Amino acid sequence: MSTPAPRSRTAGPPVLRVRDVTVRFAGLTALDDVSFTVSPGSVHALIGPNGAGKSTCFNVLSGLCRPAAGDVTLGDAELSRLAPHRIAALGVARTFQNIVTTEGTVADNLMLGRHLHSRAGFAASALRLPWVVREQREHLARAREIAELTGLEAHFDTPVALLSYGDRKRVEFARALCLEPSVLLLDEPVAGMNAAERARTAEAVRDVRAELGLSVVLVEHDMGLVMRLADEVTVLDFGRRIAHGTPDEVRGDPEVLRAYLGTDTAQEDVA
Ligand SMILES: Nc1ncnc2c1ncn2[C@@H]1O[C@H](COP(=O)(O)OP(=O)(O)OP(=O)(O)O)[C@@H](O)[C@H]1O
Repeated sequence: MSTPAPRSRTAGPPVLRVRDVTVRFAGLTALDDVSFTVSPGSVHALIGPNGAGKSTCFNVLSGLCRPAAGDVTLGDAELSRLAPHRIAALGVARTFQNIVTTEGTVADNLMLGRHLHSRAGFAASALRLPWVVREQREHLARAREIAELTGLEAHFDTPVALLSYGDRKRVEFARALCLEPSVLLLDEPVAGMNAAERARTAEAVRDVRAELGLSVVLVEHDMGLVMRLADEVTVLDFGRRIAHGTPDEVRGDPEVLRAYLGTDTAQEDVA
């Protein structure tokens, strides 16, 4: 009846493979034969101009969108035909561009993230059976650890509505971590943040990766952050993969520079 232990740091997350994925919306091909591999424990950034297909790709990875062709696998598990809750149960958690958290305290929200690991049903919870009480205590302790890891410990009992924008976005991040994912999909984690909030979030992503050893797939328009955090970068443009490599390789790629500003003078935009 005990809370599942966090994944062993030595076990490492499984490889996430996206193979030849195509998504069409009526006449528009949003993703065109896209492939990339997220190495275990790496930060893999997915970048590209507006409309490149990044969100569509995240929607495929999290089960909100079914590809017309291709597949996504996590280790031996095929994800691309599964419902979102099954994908989450296999260890893929995601945050969204927009804040969805507005009610309850930080602790309440992180406890919501623990529900996948909870064995207690409604009746057992209502009866407050001893093992349920113990389980709840363990979940709360784990939620507190995750709050510490993401810099939210001082706000653990604070209503989310009273937090700054940056802290609320970090609650989304922490709640996703409460699922104990092996792969975390971060959709524009610093969008709308000021410089100090961006720096804190970047630090939190680094700490989480180092401490939990999970893989991170990052969609972000802040190129400075992408270049500092990512181990590998896949670049999309009009649904096609136009480049892939380390931040340094991608930064100097003429196709990438053209995609961003339409000229080779876009160096500082991608730098
Ligand atoms: N549900 C949908 N129905 C029709 N077209 C869609 C749908 N979702 C996305 N698209 C189109 O697919 C293309 C890729 O969109 P997507 O949102 O994946 O791009 P993006 O790279 O995430 O862009 P942004 O950086 O602006 O968020 C765009 O042309 C978009 O208009």
